[in-house]
Amino acid sequence: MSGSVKVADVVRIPVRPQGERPYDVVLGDGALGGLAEIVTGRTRAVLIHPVALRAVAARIVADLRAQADLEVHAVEVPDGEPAKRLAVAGECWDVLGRLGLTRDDVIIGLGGGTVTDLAGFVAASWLRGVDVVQVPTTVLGMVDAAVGGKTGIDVDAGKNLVGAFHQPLTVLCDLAMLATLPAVEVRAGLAEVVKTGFIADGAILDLLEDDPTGLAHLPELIERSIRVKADVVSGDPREAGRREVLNYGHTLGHAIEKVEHFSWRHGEAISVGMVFAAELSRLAVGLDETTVGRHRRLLTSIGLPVSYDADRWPALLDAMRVDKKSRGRRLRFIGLTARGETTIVDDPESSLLTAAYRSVAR
Ligand SMILES: NC(=O)c1ccc[n+]([C@@H]2O[C@H](COP(=O)([O-])OP(=O)(O)OC[C@H]3O[C@@H](n4cnc5c(N)ncnc54)[C@H](O)[C@@H]3O)[C@@H](O)[C@H]2O)c1
Ligand SMILES: O=C(O)C(=O)C[C@@H](O)[C@H](O)[C@H](O)COP(=O)(O)O
Ligand SMILES: [Zn+2]
Repeated sequence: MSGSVKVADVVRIPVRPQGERPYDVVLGDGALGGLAEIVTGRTRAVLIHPVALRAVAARIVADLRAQADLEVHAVEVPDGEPAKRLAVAGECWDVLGRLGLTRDDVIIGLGGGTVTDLAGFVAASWLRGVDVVQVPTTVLGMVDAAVGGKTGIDVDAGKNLVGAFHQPLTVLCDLAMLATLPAVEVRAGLAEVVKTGFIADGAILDLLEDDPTGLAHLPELIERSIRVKADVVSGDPREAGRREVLNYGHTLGHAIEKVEHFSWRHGEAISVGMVFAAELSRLAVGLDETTVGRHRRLLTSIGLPVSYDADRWPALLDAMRVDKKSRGRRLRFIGLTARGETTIVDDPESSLLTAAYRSVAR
């Protein structure tokens, strides 16, 4: 990156979370070129990154040291979901302690959703809150995880059960970062893009049906998805209501991740979860069969899973009880009455849940 920082060709998408500091998502080729200016004036920056991005992280550290005149330290964490463990957060806190990171220093999260969730949580908890700049490097991180301030880690009891709302200072989505992303990770990210299409922006579904690899329309798909997320989060930053729609497909999806000991990709798990949610919506709130079929067809054409083991239902049901949308003994799901029309399916009869699961079971 040294000597080759491009003049950014970017769009800025505003996030205006009610009652919290406003920020932008900067999206485009060269967006990362704005990082030095953002952190200039701080004394220390700590860059948290996964193993896979070691070389990129080293270039960013060198650039920041040269351009922004501050102490920069890198912390390498495991690739994938193992980054979101208490022990890894603890290692990050140890480093921050050794460096003496203060409230006017900054943490940078460079990586996929696992790293932006971890870095956000470390920033939210260190000194009860320091600034974090998110630099997502996966499709999923750009369209969803890095935007909106949901941060957290997994514990044995389940997915994302420990965390905090902590909005970033800014989010830099540099499309050039995606050049090295494996195809299987692009597909996993498209699951959240599909989610956004079903809950809000139908043009997304048309674009993906035109090219299920997502590649032909990737910048537009990413921008549209970010705009939906930015809008939802701006109106309900702490998930008091409407933000729950972003959890479409996640009640079963997170349960699959737990039952699989976090070995499935998040996007793959919520792909199955969305088909389940669509089937439950058909049974509970009258979603039409065509829209349910559209879920299966589109997700399959992208190369995402749409079924899961029949005999795991009791374990999944158990895991779903700790979902954050649950209230007391009531399970709550995000449902659809039509494409783009969301509703809450509150405490559905167990016969409906079983029937919906039967239609995704293999
Ligand atoms: N906070 C939120 O609002 C939110 C939203 C959606 C998902 N999430 C979380 O995001 C996580 C999933 O994120 P993900 O799908 O990005 O997975 P990930 O972070 O595990 O990244 C996928 C893999 O790609 C590697 N990688 C990342 N960028 C790369 C690049 N540019 N080139 C090559 N390899 C690269 C990573 O090291 C990892 O091995 C889950 O933990 C999920 O719960 C959070
Ligand atoms: O931003 C949100 O709100 C979401 O629910 C986005 C989801 O895609 C994401 O996976 C999120 O981490 C799930 O949050 P959780 O509260 O169900 O743990
Ligand atoms: Zn998700």
